[in-house]
Amino acid sequence: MRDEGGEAERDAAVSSGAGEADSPAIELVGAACRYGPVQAVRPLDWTVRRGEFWAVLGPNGSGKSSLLGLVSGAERPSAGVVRLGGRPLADYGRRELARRLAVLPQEGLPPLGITVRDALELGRFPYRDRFGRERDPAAARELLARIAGRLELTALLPRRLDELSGGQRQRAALGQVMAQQPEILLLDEPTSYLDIYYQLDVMELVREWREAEGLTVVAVLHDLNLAAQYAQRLLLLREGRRAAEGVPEAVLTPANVGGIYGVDPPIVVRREEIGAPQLLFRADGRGGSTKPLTDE
Ligand SMILES: Nc1ncnc2c1ncn2[C@@H]1O[C@H](COP(=O)(O)OP(=O)(O)OP(=O)(O)O)[C@@H](O)[C@H]1O
Repeated sequence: MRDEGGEAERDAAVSSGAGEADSPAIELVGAACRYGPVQAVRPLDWTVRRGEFWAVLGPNGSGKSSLLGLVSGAERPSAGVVRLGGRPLADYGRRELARRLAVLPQEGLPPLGITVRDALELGRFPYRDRFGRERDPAAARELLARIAGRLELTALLPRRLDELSGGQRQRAALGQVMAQQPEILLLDEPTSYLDIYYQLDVMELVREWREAEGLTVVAVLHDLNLAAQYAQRLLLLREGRRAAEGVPEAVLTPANVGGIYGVDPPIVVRREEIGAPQLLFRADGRGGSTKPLTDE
């Protein structure tokens, strides 16, 4: 993997940076995302502290993926600034950014003709030198074996990705991002192609990983009940703006959900064994054509 000019020096400058440990994992200050005339994310202030698990919610087209793109660096802010660990995202080199942040895509890994073992090893690229060598090869081998064991991928290591099911490829994708050892994990609708078993599986594995290693997680989710179950804090978007933010109980109210999604206000139930509010929607509860909430 090609080393980027000057990156080692920039890395050294970062690791000696004062106050980094106190700064939020992610910070948006007036950050916006525009595609030509389309204002996908309007200037937004948003702070994610280290170790938090956030879900980003909102109707189709409300700006969730664009917001994730701002945080991952895939989209350059059209206004404002995005900081990771107190430093502007724009200052990060590619490999340095990959050590800080990883993205688990919606569809998992593409069905390529490489093995699961190769896919996990690709996750190590930010730690390899320009000749593809690890600083501590034995430790890296041990890490990959541990990840494969934890994700029940050991038997699949010699199998090619194009021979796996969608759920298995999503697991391999999770293995690859774990091999990357990021501090921040971004998930873009990670469960949308998965049956309920694998949906819970992916969310549980991410939760365990967060609890074990203090990972910061931001997940774009369509499933409001899954979000309430797994995320500590929710950001609800509407037309590129924050409509609500806070703990699930405060955000997923019948009025918020009914108004923002244009459905009849759902029934909110709370069962002790779930430990989070869950929403029940009425059949044909589309609530007419009006969306009663105003933007501000
Ligand atoms: N590459 C692009 N070029 C132009 N417009 C875009 C682009 N990507 C997104 N948009 C527009 O920006 C707005 C926000 O899109 P975005 O994909 O961020 O929303 P979303 O909430 O993730 O939607 P969904 O739930 O449907 O995935 C939409 O109006 C969309 O059409």
